[in-house]
Amino acid sequence: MLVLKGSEAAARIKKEVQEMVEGLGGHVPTAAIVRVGERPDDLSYERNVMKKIASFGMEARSFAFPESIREGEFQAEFQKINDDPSIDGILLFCPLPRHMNGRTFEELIRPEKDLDGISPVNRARIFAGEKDGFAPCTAEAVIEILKTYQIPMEGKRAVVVGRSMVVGRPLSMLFLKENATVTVCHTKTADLKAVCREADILVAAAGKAGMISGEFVKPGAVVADVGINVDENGALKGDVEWDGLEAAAAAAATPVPGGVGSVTTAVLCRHLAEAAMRKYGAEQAQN
Ligand SMILES: NC(=O)C1=CN([C@@H]2O[C@H](COP(=O)(O)OP(=O)(O)OC[C@H]3O[C@@H](n4cnc5c(N)ncnc54)[C@H](OP(=O)(O)O)[C@@H]3O)[C@@H](O)[C@H]2O)C=CC1
Ligand SMILES: Nc1nc(=O)c2c([nH]1)NC[C@@H]1CN(c3ccc(C(=O)N[C@@H](CCC(=O)O)C(=O)O)cc3)C=[N+]21
Repeated sequence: MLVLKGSEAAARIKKEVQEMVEGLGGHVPTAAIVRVGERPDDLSYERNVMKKIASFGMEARSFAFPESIREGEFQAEFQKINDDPSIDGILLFCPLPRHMNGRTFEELIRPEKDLDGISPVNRARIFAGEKDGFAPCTAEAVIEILKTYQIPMEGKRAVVVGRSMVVGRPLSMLFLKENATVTVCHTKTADLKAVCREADILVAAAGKAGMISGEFVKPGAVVADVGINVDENGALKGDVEWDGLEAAAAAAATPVPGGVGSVTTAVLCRHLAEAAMRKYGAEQAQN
């Protein structure tokens, strides 16, 4: 079984990003990483993001706010970042604390700075299959890994387990854009195993460790594991039961860690470079 390593896709994206940055006439793309509270998940994701942006030769500025901050005060601070011309892109950690209305900030963030595709404008562009919208990085990372290994998607059955706004829904639209035939599963799907076994490409994005065992996989299928679960010993586990894949004669699969996650942060970097290019690249072209 072929292991679809995130590092290959990330390396290809890194080259693309460096070429884009070279065309910016010396401007260093700068991202604002905005976090409210100290959720451990967010802290580890933030570390991965900051490291990756720096390794791609760009700049990341962390804006951390206490969980207790009033919504109005945070909104004023967020607007400053949103309007700051030195900030090319923003990653806002969602969901925000319960006392805040997430939709307010989805509608506030400038679409051209919205690196993780949370704004309704970007969601509409992804829904319409337009290329200038920013999709949530994880959804795009799945497609990038499949493209890196030339996994055919056109005319293939893609089954996505999960329908969240961060992964399942946008990913279904991205598969559609690749002319795959898409099925989206969730907790109300009848006979989930049978539906998953129809997949040529099976994506696990349910957030349930080891939920997708070998019986969910048709021989020759390709499996992309988006899940990030921490087991009792603190080790990272995907949604896929890795050991069962060989017996199921899966053709290829992405590991956790070292698969989708490592490409998610690379895609975020590409969005940052694209945002900067749209702003400065255009100016460069005019000069
Ligand atoms: N690698 C990366 O970059 C990222 C990884 N992740 C990981 O991906 C996973 C999914 O994240 P996210 O989309 O935010 O999760 P959510 O919890 O928001 O969504 C989970 C989805 O899976 C569905 N689901 C859950 N259990 C089952 C089940 N037993 N059978 C069928 N469907 C099920 C839910 O269905 P329903 O809608 O009916 O409730 C829901 O649509 C998590 O492990 C998360 O850590 C997330 C973001 C980025
Ligand atoms: N709107 C939104 N967008 C997200 O993209 C999002 C989110 N919410 N909520 C939290 C999850 C988590 N997430 C990760 C991304 C990359 C790694 C990552 O780099 N993982 C590497 C390294 C793992 C390690 O060893 O630390 C790997 O899997 O190989 C981890 C976690 C994005 N998330």
